Amino acid sequence: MIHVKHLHKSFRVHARQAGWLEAVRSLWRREYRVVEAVKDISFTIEKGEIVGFLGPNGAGKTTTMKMLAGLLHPTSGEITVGGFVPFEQKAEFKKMMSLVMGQKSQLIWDIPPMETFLVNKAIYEIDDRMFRETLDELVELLELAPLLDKPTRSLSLGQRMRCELAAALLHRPQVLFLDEPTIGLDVHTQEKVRRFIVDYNREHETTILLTSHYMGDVTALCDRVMIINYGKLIYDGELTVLTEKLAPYKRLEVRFAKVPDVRWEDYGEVVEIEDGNVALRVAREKVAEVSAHFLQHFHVHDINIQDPPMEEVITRAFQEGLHDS
Ligand SMILES: Nc1ncnc2c1ncn2[C@@H]1O[C@H](COP(=O)(O)OP(=O)(O)OP(=O)(O)O)[C@@H](O)[C@H]1O
Repeated sequence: MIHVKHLHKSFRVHARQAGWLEAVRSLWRREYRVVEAVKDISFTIEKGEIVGFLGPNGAGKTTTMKMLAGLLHPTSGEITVGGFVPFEQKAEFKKMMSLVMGQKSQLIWDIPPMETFLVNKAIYEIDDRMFRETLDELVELLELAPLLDKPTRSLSLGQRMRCELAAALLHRPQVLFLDEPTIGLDVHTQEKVRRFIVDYNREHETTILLTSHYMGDVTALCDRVMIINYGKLIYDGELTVLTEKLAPYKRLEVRFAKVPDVRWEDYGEVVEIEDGNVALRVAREKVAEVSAHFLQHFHVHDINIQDPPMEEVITRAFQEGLHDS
């Protein structure tokens, strides 16, 4: 559905020197420098996939999304989305995709969301029946009924975000670009939006590319992630494989009736020993054996095995790089 080959994007930015003399001089002698926001990125996304697009601030995620959505012209490289070249901005292309940016609103501020929905109906030439059906579905899934006729400016961030999603989906796009769709939302609303995205994807086989700084979004929504750093793609693959690769251990927490007097280092790296609890970092392939040993030889009240937190894994990917992947 989405094909990207050797994509590059550079921005020419005005290089301003410090000091008033330099500021005056720059009025007639401007100097520029080039920022390479995206450097030689290639990937393919199949119909119906939900892919997480991760990277630290300024890595190039939004720039890539904007090129995919046709808002920015690539410096070089090829993009096709559903067979269209995005920056040609064909009407059929606009009808098959949607871009939702958590930081920017497409709802009209002074009127209720319902009015924006009607504007979109006209722009996308949605016929009455499809509009009604889609709206009913979205109102139910996103619990919008009480919000439709309130002025947008009076809505909370979470309420507005749910309406943004509805506005973006009314024309039933096959491809959805979600840039930080849960930014600033409380945990409960984040959960609601995530559930909605999963259900919607399942129901309609929508292809979704999503950026988020919340690992909860990524683990709940994406089997596959692409990681970008300094404009380069450093990982493209399954989230679980990334975890195994960068964190080849699990956290084993055991609550003993009485902490046994043993050399914990023989089992794994000690994270903490407190009261009756022992937390160890144990190599993945040894976790089953170590747990069985504890259960067999000591009086264990409780045992808990966890993957390392996703934040830790992703931070490692940014820091250490993944150049051999
Ligand atoms: N219009 C522009 N003009 C000049 N430089 C730009 C422009 N847009 C982005 N950049 C630069 O390109 C680089 C990538 O920015 P981009 O917004 O794509 O990053 P990002 O990964 O989306 O970051 P964040 O997580 O902070 O949103 C940054 O160095 C940014 O300053």
